[in-house]
Amino acid sequence: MAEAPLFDTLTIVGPGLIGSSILRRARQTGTLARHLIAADCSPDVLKRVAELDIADEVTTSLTEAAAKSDAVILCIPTGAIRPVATEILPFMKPGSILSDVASVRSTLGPDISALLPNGVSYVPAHPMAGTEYSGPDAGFATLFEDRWTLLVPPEGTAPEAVSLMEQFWQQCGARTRQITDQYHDQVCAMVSHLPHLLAFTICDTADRLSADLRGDVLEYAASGFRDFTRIAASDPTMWRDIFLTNKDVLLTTFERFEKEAHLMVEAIRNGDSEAITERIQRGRRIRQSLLDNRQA
Ligand SMILES: NC(=O)c1ccc[n+]([C@@H]2O[C@H](COP(=O)([O-])OP(=O)(O)OC[C@H]3O[C@@H](n4cnc5c(N)ncnc54)[C@H](O)[C@@H]3O)[C@@H](O)[C@H]2O)c1
Ligand SMILES: O=C(O)C(=O)C[C@]1(C(=O)O)C=C[C@@H](O)C=C1
Repeated sequence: MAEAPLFDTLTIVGPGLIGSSILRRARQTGTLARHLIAADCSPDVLKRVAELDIADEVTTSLTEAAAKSDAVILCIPTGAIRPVATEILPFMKPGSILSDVASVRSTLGPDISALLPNGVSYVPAHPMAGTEYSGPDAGFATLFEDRWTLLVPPEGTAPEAVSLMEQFWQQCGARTRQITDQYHDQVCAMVSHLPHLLAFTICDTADRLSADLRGDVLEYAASGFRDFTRIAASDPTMWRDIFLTNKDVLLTTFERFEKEAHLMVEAIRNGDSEAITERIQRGRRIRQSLLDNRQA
């Protein structure tokens, strides 16, 4: 006999790239939840979710969806997590779980813990997977396959709730690990936020060149520049929120980067072949370690 799904009713608030990928996975496996609700502030998004047939029910009423659910996952921009959690938590059932996939933790853990009604657990989890695209058409069921999902439950969270969410993400195909909020934000500043800051800035620099030079740069862009444009095509609201929410850690990480960039520039200025080569070799080693770990 097939095992019962992990949850009876699951609501995804924000069925965009990440939310619709969870819904697709849930539809495909049947092991995540029996009944799938997609809730969003945009009727157009919900119309598309219904056309794609990736949820059993769609609604603009987040509170009604929350009241019926055993788990609610907020897949909305980082800046919207706190206000939406504040709105729906009073309606959630005892024994249910609130989660989110926000890219920055900052003070979300303690802030949301302070709002939890009796018997409701908060188990946020951040999948380290994505693309530059947004919206319900962008999702796909294998998005999380073999990627890390970082669980960041606040201290004192019921272990059964953490274990359920861990199983949930593993059934989405992800590798899982539990880390603290602060460490999460430090790691993500380096592996995700700084690279996006650089990609936006490289494209911005090219865009501000004189018209002729800009035209030719874009015309002749080979894979180096092209790879940066993929990242730079990401959603402005999502990235504005990430930069502002992880401001202090990102600025510290950027200062580190500035120092290293300055050392490379100095090596170039001084014709220091050895220093230049040594720095390039580090890059190759990092790429190889990602390939070895099946993360590239
Ligand atoms: N895109 C990625 O690569 C990626 C990866 C991991 C985590 N994340 C995080 O996941 C979250 C969602 O990102 P995405 O790329 O799936 O976004 P998306 O733009 O594809 O989808 C977000 C959805 O949230 C809805 N929404 C926005 N504000 C809302 C509100 N107040 N109430 C109800 N619905 C609301 C939007 O209408 C949209 O349908 C973000 O917090 C992001 O930082 C993104
Ligand atoms: O692959 C991409 O395009 C992404 O931007 C995914 C990415 C990342 O930077 O790695 C973006 C934000 C997330 O919070 C996690 C993953």
